[in-house]
Amino acid sequence: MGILVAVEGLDGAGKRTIVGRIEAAATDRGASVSTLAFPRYGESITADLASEALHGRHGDLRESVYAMALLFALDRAAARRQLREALTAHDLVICDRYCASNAAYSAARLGGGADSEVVEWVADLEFGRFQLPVPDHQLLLGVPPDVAMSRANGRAETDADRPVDSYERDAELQHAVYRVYGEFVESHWMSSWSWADGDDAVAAVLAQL
Ligand SMILES: Nc1ncnc2c1ncn2[C@@H]1O[C@H](COP(=O)(O)OP(=O)(O)O)[C@@H](O)[C@H]1O
Ligand SMILES: Cc1cn([C@H]2C[C@H](O)[C@@H](COP(=O)(O)OP(=O)(O)O)O2)c(=O)[nH]c1=O
Repeated sequence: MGILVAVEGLDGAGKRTIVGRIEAAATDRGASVSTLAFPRYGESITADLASEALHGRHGDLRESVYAMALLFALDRAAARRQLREALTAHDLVICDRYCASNAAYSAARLGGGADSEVVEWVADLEFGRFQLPVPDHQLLLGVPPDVAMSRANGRAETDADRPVDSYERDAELQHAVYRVYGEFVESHWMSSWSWADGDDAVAAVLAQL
């Protein structure tokens, strides 16, 4: 059975980039690695609906914190078998965003912290009802909101497939999400966490192997 590592952070923090670096470094060490990115756009109808809502479609769907979180959670529920098979076949499975994203963004949108009711709701729903595996380790890419937002904007200019959505445009939300993530690290929400960036982030995950 492999270990499950979730990479978390703000929009534009560099999660996709660091997941690629961790995968390369772990493979170099002889580990077999599988990666998965949530939301699974293009593969999951619920993920696509969430994305479309974040880009202004589907009426007032986006206004509901719980409805948005449910869509993201249903995307992961549908990937449960794929996740379990990956954990059976590989030494390391890395998720680019996982359940902590849902908990952090939902709590932040509701103006709360790591001890919010919605955080418990997400954990009960995803780890309880949907029986998703709890990550062995979670990595917070410690890139602050201003830097992450400018990277997300830069990427949107060069990558037509990733235009900024309504969460990414919302500086107040990004600051609030960063605060909740910090509380998750402090309180070891669901499992161990490391808060790192760049080479330190790669090393933090390799240390789990
Ligand atoms: N360490 C870094 N320093 C500077 N730019 C970076 C770094 N990591 C990623 N980027 C750039 O920032 C943007 C966002 O990175 P990405 O990995 O797509 O973030 P995320 O998956 O967290 O949204 C991309 O244009 C990427 O090339
Ligand atoms: C996976 C996930 C993402 N989100 C949020 C974080 C992001 O602001 C937004 C879109 O995810 P994101 O990873 O930014 O997708 P992309 O960069 O490919 O557009 O959804 C949740 O609120 N809950 C979740 O479970």
